[in-house]
Amino acid sequence: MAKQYDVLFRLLLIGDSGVGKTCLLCRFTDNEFHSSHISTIGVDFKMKTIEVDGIKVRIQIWDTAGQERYQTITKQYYRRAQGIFLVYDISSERSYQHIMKWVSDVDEPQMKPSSWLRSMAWTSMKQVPAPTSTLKSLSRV
Ligand SMILES: Nc1nc2c(ncn2[C@@H]2O[C@H](COP(=O)(O)OP(=O)(O)OP(=O)(O)O)[C@@H](O)[C@H]2O)c(=O)[nH]1
Repeated sequence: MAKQYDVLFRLLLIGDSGVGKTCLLCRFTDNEFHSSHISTIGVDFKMKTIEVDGIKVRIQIWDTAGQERYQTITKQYYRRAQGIFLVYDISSERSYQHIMKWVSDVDEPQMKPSSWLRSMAWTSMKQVPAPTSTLKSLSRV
C-alpha cells in the first residue's frame, strides 16, 4: 500500500473558550463553518494532508478546550506539539490579554514545544483590532 504521507506535524490550538479554535480547525480541514458553540471537552483532533513541493505533509491539529477546568488535561499535550497556535477573538480584548497567560503556561520549561506559531480568530461581524500596546508586548514573546 502506498505511503499516505512523508512527514507528520503535530500542532496545537490554545486560547480562551469561545474564541473560535474549533471553527478555525473545521474551516481548515473541512472548509465548514458551524455557528453554534459547543465547548470542546478536553481535547479533540483533526487531520489534513497537503502536498508541498511533492512531499506529502500530514498535519495533525489538536483542538484544546479553553475552559479552565480542562487545563490539567490540555497541558499534557503541549510538549508533544511541534507548534502552537495562540488563538484569540479580535472582537474581545480580554481574550487577547489572556494570550500572555497562555504563553506563560506553555513557557514553563517542561511544557515547551519545539516552535511557536501564532494565529488569531475573529468574528467577521465585529472586527475590532487589539490595542497597539498589547500587540507590542506579544511581539516580544
Ligand atoms: N461571526 C463569526 N463567528 C465565529 C467565527 N469563528 C467562530 N465564531 C463563533 O464563535 C463561537 C465559538 O466558536 P468555537 O470554535 O466553538 O470556540 P472554541 O474556541 O473552540 O471554544 P472552546 O471549545 O469552548 O474552547 C461559535 O458560536 C462560532 O460560531 C468567525 O470567524 N466569525
